[in-house]
Amino acid sequence: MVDSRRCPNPRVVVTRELPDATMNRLEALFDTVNNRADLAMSREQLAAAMADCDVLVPTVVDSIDADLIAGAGERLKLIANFGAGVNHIDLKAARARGIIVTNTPGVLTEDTADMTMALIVSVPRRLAAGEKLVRSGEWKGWSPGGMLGHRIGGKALGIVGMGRIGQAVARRARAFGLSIHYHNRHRLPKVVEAELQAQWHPNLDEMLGAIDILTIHTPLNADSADMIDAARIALLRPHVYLINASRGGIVDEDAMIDALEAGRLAGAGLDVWTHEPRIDPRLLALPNVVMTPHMGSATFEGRLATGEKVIANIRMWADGHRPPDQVLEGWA
Ligand SMILES: NC(=O)C1=CN([C@@H]2O[C@H](COP(=O)(O)OP(=O)(O)OC[C@H]3O[C@@H](n4cnc5c(N)ncnc54)[C@H](O)[C@@H]3O)[C@@H](O)[C@H]2O)C=CC1
Ligand SMILES: O=C(O)C(=O)CO
Repeated sequence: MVDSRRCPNPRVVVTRELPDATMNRLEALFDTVNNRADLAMSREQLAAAMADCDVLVPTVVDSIDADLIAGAGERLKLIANFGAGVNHIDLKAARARGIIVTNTPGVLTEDTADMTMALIVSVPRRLAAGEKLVRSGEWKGWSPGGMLGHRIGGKALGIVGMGRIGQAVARRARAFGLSIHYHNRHRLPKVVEAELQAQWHPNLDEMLGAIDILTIHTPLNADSADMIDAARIALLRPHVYLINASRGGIVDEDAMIDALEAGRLAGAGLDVWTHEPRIDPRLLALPNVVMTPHMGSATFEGRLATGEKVIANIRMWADGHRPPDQVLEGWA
């Protein structure tokens, strides 16, 4: 019997240059059209691609909105995202059109947690300012009062979003001597809480008043957009550092900058931005902010593993099965 859900030789459009090994495997396995350019597709190019393929492989910078999905060809049945976050894809519109969306969770967890931990250490210890001083040639040598920052050991870390990356950050932070507080949609199992020695705060506002460093790890979704707004920033004590390696839109960037400028926040470590790649120029003038260009997951190893996940999802779907990383609306 022929399984009507199978798609033996899917036409796959990849929106942007991926690692060579991933591209080569995609080409060997499927009827693949690669945009071999390291530039995001224009909206027109995306619309044209979506008009005539079975599978679209976008990256996290392609905005796949409801209009594009509505205009997609009948044959488009799978959007196999190259990346964990899916806030750039309208999941509701995809479901309405019967299009499955998959992502690549897990393979980016440790790298992103490493980068987050680097920011957690760098901001209080003024790593960027120290590096700038050395490069300037102005450094006059060690002095008892030179380049003083704040110790992170013994401080309270508040993690918002205690999923894969949040938990991986907690593990690292324990090793640095931080105590762990978290707010998450769901409480973790007791055994995981015990392993991480993490204290759950069902009330985010209450947690914000009790921590020294705040780090954000929820996906960007309807509930988390601007979750850290001016009112919540006002709940943070002025010595608090804010770290964001999840998505810019979770923090009200203007409110955060106002607080940094006014000394109501001690500093920030930012890997993600509201309007990437545009950086608000006011941030560039602030010495207590460490900024990285959305590179939390940027390792060679991670990119290859991400490619493998994309391929596994397409293969499973093409064989008529539910792909392992199907994103369910309401979960992301
Ligand atoms: N900077 C970078 O390069 C990278 C950033 N990311 C970002 O990190 C995000 C998290 O990734 P994972 O940890 O793998 O996801 P995950 O799905 O394992 O964990 C997310 C957690 O957030 C919780 N959550 C969701 N919405 C919430 C809300 N409104 N309030 C409270 N908790 C909420 C969920 O219950 C879950 O426990 C991704 O969605 C992506 O946006 C991911 C990879 C790399
Ligand atoms: O995968 C993601 O969500 C990213 O932000 C880039 O790796």
